[in-house]
Amino acid sequence: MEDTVVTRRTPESDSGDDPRDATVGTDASRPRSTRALVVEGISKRFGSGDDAVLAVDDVSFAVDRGSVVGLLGPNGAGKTTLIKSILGIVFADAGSIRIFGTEVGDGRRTVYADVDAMLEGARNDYWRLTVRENLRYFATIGGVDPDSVSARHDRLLERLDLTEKADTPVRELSRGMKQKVSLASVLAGGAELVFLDEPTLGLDVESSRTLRSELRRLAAEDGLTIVVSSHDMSVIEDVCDRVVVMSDGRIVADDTVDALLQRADRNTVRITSPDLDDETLASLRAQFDVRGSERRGDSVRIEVAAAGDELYALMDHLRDADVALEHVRTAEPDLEDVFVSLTGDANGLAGSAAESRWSQ
Ligand SMILES: Nc1ncnc2c1ncn2[C@@H]1O[C@H](COP(=O)(O)OP(=O)(O)OP(=O)(O)O)[C@@H](O)[C@H]1O
Repeated sequence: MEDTVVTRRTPESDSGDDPRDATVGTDASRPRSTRALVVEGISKRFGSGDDAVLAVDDVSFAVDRGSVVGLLGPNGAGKTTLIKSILGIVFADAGSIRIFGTEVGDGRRTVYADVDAMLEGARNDYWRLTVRENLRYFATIGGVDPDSVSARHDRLLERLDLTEKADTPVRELSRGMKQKVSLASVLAGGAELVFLDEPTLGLDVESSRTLRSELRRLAAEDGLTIVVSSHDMSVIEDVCDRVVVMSDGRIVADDTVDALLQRADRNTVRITSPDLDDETLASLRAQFDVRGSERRGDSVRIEVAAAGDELYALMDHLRDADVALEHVRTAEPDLEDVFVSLTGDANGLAGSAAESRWSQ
C-alpha cells in the first residue's frame, strides 16, 4: 500500500525551526507551526533527452493548518506527481518540502506521522475485513491504539452513513460505499494533514454531498488540514478555502475561491435562435466575446461573455440583425470559467459540473 504513511511524528521533529514557518507557542518546548505544509521550488522530470517530461516545474506554495486547499489542473498538469513528491513516493529533483515545520527528505520518516492520503480516488482497504475492522487496522498501523479512537470511528461511520454497514465485509459494499470506507480509513488514525485525490469519484449526489460537508466539518471543528484534488469544480468550490491551479507543471493561480471568481467578472449569456446564420455569427464574433456556438436542430445556440453595457449592446445588435430570440439565459461566472481561462482546458472537467449552472 504505497499510499499509506505509517510513522509517528516525534516532538523534536515538530520544531518549526525555519523562520519562514510562523509558529504558535502553546507550549514553549514544542512550538507548533501554523503551516501544515510548505513546498518550495519543487521540480520533477521524468525520462531524459527528447522523451523527458518536466512534470513539475519549480512549484512553491504553502498550506495553513485547518485549511482546505484545492489542487486543480487539466490532465497531465502535474498534480499527482506533486502530491507524490510531497508524500515521498516520488523523489523530486529539486526543492524542499516542510510538513508541520519539519524538512522532508533527510531520511526522517517521522515527518509523515500525521499525514495520510487517498490517491486516485481509492485506497487499498482490506475487502475481507469489515468496515470497522478496516478503520481499526489503519488506526493501528498509524500508531494509534484503536480502542482509544473508537468514539472517533463511531462518529466517522455515522457522519458517512456507514453505521449500518460497520460489521459488513467491505467486498459486499457498493462502489460508492467502498469510496466512503476509503475516506474513513484515511481519517481513522487521526492524521492531521490528508491528501485526497478525487474523493467523490463514483459517489452518487447524496453521498457526495455528505462527504463534502464532512470534509468541511473536519477542517472547521477538528482542525484537519486537507489538500484535495478533483476535476469536479463543484467539489472544489464547495469545500475549499483556497485553490492552487496547475498547468504544464507550473502554478498559474493560487488564491481564494472568491478572489478567483472575481477574476471572471462577466456573466455568460446563452442565446438560441433559428436566425443565427454564419454571417450573423461572424458579425457577433467581430464585436463580442463569443465563447462557443452549437447547432441544435433548426436553431443555433451561442454562448457570449458579456458584462452590463455589453449585454445591452449585444441585445441591440441581435435586434438590428432581426434575430428572433427563441431562448435566452444568463449564468454567473463560476470556477470552471476561471479554470478554462487560466489553463485553456475545457476538457478535463466533469461534464455535469460544466452544465449544471445552466439548470440552476
Ligand atoms: N512515472 C512517470 N514516468 C514518465 N512520465 C510520467 C510519470 N508520471 C507522470 N508522468 C508524466 O508527467 C506529467 C504529469 O503527470 P501527472 O500524473 O502528475 O498529472 P496530473 O495533473 O495528476 O494528471 P491527471 O489529472 O490526468 O491525473 C504527464 O505528462 C505524465 O505523462
